[in-house]
Amino acid sequence: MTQKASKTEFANKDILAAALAEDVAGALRTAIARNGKASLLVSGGSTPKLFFQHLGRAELDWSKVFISLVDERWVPPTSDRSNAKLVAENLLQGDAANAHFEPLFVEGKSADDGIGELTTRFDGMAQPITVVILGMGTDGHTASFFPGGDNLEAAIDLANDQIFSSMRAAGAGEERITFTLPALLNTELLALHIEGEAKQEVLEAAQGEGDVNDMPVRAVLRQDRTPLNIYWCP
Ligand SMILES: O=C(O)[C@H](O)[C@@H](O)[C@H](O)[C@H](O)COP(=O)(O)O
Repeated sequence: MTQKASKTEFANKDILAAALAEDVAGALRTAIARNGKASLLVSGGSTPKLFFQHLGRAELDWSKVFISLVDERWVPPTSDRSNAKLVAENLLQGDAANAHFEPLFVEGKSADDGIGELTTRFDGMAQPITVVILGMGTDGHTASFFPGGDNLEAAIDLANDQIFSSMRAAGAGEERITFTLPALLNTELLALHIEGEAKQEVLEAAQGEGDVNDMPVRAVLRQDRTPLNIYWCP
């Protein structure tokens, strides 16, 4: 059974970025008012840049915000492929530089060898996560849940009690690290941010029948643990 996700369509990228930033900022403010802190996991890739720039200008107590990534390419933060670099340059600017950013990378180690240290580092992260923002590739991957990924089965297993998985896949480029699906679903606000007609078609295909391994975003669309809010514009 395909889960009903709520999908909001925006006129263009700028209006979407502003609206998503306002929704995320609102959720972070609410969590800070209630718990004194908030947490945010964002995706990398090319889509979120404008959203990051809008969110970074939001008025909130950034010193109380913990930020990390849904997934990361296993490259140093100086690499142009690094999602941490994208976040540093576009989100952690101005007041938002006061947020605590926790990278998903351990220098000098492989992803598999770094997972233990990362798990310890994230041990204190408050649960549930306040906001999780996913992206989607035209191959139907989300986070680093890639078709053909060597650890895909474990990464999307709702019974997995690990929070991280390494991932290698033909479509992934370099080795990856990703939060597992059950860890990502432990959130108060789950969003999928996609843009363009091509991704709309991929989303429609993913919402149809078919093997989750062919389009791993189906694992998010088909779960009924956490409501999914889709943000789309042409
Ligand atoms: O590191 C990454 O690449 C991601 O976090 C990934 O899951 C991304 O969200 C999609 O690949 C969409 O990427 P684009 O926005 O570049 O299409």
